[in-house]
Amino acid sequence: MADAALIDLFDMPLLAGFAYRDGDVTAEEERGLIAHIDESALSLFRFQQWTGKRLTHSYGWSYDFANGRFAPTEPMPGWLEPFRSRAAHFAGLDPADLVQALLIRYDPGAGIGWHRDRPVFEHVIGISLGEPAKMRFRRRMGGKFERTSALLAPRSIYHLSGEARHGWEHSILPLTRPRWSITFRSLSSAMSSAR
Ligand SMILES: O=C(O)CCC(=O)C(=O)O
Ligand SMILES: [Fe+2]
Repeated sequence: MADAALIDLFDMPLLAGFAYRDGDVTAEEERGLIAHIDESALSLFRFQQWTGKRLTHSYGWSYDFANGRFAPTEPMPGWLEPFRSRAAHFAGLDPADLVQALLIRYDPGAGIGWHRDRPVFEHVIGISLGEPAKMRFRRRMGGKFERTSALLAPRSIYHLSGEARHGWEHSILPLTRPRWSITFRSLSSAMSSAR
């Protein structure tokens, strides 16, 4: 079932804009993708003053430290193309709209703190590899946080759009075994029309 991870007792999806599907990538494809990610020029994620423990590499668009802006960068390699198409198909988008791919390796002890993805991007479609992870979501409701979460099984795919993308923050706690992810993003309409 599409939103299995987020179905409550009444079979209602708990988070609008979160779509999930298990088993989209085979075990053999997973091994290949992990090998490709490990061979990529991964570097410690850095944004302004902040350094995370996860290792990342961007294709298509990336943050330029020289001018503090997002700008086109190295094109996506061929090995990513079939997965970009699959991600686009899952989200009902055109593969060409997914202009950015972010590779991440989370070694044991690395996670990702509470955030919303940068507003230059719109759709976010992720492929989860390696250790299963819980993606946590929260949004401020009055004085406290409303929370929910989704289990990301290895070889699954998820799509954040609408409320899940814009109204909620998400995070992933550090794990004890490695996890890899590939996230594809489209540009926001403001960014696309400014080009
Ligand atoms: O590893 C993931 O699946 C999520 C990564 C994430 O939230 C991000 O790069 O903005
Ligand atoms: Fe994110």
